[in-house]
Amino acid sequence: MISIEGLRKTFTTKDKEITAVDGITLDIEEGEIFGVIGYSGAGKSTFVRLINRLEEPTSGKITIRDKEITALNANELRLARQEIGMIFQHFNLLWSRTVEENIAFPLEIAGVPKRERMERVQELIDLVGLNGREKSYPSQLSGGQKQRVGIARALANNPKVLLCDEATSALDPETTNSILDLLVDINKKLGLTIILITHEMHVIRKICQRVAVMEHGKIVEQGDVLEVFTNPKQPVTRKFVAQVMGTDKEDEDIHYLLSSIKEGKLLRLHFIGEATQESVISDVIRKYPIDINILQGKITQTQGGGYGTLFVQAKGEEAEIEKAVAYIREETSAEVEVVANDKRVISKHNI
Ligand SMILES: Nc1ncnc2c1ncn2[C@@H]1O[C@H](COP(=O)(O)OP(=O)(O)OP(=O)(O)O)[C@@H](O)[C@H]1O
Repeated sequence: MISIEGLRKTFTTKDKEITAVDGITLDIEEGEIFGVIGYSGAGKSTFVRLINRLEEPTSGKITIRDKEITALNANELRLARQEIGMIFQHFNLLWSRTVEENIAFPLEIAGVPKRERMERVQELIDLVGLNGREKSYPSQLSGGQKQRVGIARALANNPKVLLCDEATSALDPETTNSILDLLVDINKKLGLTIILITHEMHVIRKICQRVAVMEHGKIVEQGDVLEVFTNPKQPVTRKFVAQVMGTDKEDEDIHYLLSSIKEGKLLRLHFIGEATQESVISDVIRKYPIDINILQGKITQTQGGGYGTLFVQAKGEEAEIEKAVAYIREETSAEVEVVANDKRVISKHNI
């Protein structure tokens, strides 16, 4: 649906050249929520602004639904942009216009007649949940409400793509979640393709199906969010995963857990995808005469399913514990390893 080939952007300042986007090639599917994550300066904003040519690429090709955006003249680009909505970190609203006038603005520019415009504005107000605030000015709204206006305005001309430039970075966690829920809602209702850039892994975890990690203008890793969470390859990706899963001090934790249990075995259970939906622990204690004591763990949810690790103490006859481990290994989709001082298998990364 969106195809990006060899995209580059170099800024020339007085004393130097900066390559903000350095040869990005990427395909984004119709209807997906695709996240781009990176630290400040990685080139994310420049990248997303190149997609609708708010920044002109130095080189490379962008095609959206078979239309080569990079080959359009100014007039064609103006029309093509009606199919590409955009929302911003600081909302970019018109402060002297009311909520409904802000939302109507792109419709006015597109030459939509007044009656039709007002009907469409009302539909959009309903869609983003701003009923009762039609006559308010942006200064009278909370951050979350302002972003809802931004979203309604971006959707006014029925775009096929929505670009989100750090759209929740100025919001508190609760408001962030409500805006992310709204984005998922409009993605499902309207089949809209969403590309969002962020420096927060929580945002990626919550709503994206796929993610690309940017560093120094390049994509250094990409894949399904669950896959990237489970098996991050680059150091920068591991740091982002740690934002959600906590700092990876597992080695230290294991020493502590091992020294604290006086009997039984320490098991490390790893849940990926559907495994988080299974009743692994209760099945095991129902089937085998052992006790399971939960010691430590964290499970988190992504759009592709859950992911996480649980440390448990298994108490009982050694033979029964072995049978229980074999059962988990063979009959469930959770992974299990017996953690021991001498034969620890730590597959997880170190940061
Ligand atoms: N108009 C410009 N002129 C010169 N350099 C620029 C310009 N815009 C961006 N840059 C530089 O390009 C690099 C990438 O910036 P960009 O804003 O795309 O990164 P980012 O990942 O979005 O970071 P942030 O979240 O801090 O904005 C930075 O080194 C930045 O200073």
